[in-house]
Amino acid sequence: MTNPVRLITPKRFGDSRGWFTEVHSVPTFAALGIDCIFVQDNHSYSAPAFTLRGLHFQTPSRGQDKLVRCIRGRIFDVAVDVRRGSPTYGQWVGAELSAENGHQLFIPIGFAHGFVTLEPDCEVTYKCSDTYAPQNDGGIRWDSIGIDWPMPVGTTPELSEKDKVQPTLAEFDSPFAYDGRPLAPLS
Ligand SMILES: Cc1cn([C@H]2C[C@H](O)[C@@H](COP(=O)(O)OP(=O)(O)O[C@H]3O[C@@H](C)C(=O)[C@@H](O)[C@H]3O)O2)c(=O)[nH]c1=O
Repeated sequence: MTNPVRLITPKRFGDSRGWFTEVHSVPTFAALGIDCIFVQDNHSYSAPAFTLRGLHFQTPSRGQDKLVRCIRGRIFDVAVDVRRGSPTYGQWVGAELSAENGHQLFIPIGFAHGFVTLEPDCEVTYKCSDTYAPQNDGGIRWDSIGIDWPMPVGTTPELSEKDKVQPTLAEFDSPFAYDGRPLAPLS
């Protein structure tokens, strides 16, 4: 099955200078079952710790596969299954991505994406399989899914004005259809 949610850790080749890594290559990712062409690269900087961006997606026919990594600091990155009729609808998986661990999360079309920064001054880059289409912008409220965001009890995350008023999962009418891809725990 192509394009499952997947945690990927590309090999780092270390030497006396530091290390080298391929963060994306079409044949390597194809061997992992990821088959998409990326056409846009994004880069965001979040100043305060516990900045939360999400949960976001672009609606059909402008859905985006995303390959996310953190190049400064640490984030907790999440994918939520929002495919109508999916046996795992509304379920989520998440992983810590950091500049140090080099993990990347692949998030396919049909999943909402969000992250919270775990320290100040985090930078996140991600590749997308379609370009930005503001008319297809969609979102779900970060606290309506039951995601176990790793924040100290009582923390109110830093949110955009848009993300403060996203619909809850219960209010959400998903435009995505279930496509048979299972959502498995990350390994
Ligand atoms: C996403 C995006 C935003 N923008 C602009 C619109 C706006 O003025 C400004 C900030 O946009 P946002 O508030 O939507 O940025 P942000 O909240 O960081 O949105 C991102 O969140 C993560 C979780 C994702 O998965 C992304 O796909 C994207 O939705 O940047 C672009 O020009 N191109 C883009 O591709």
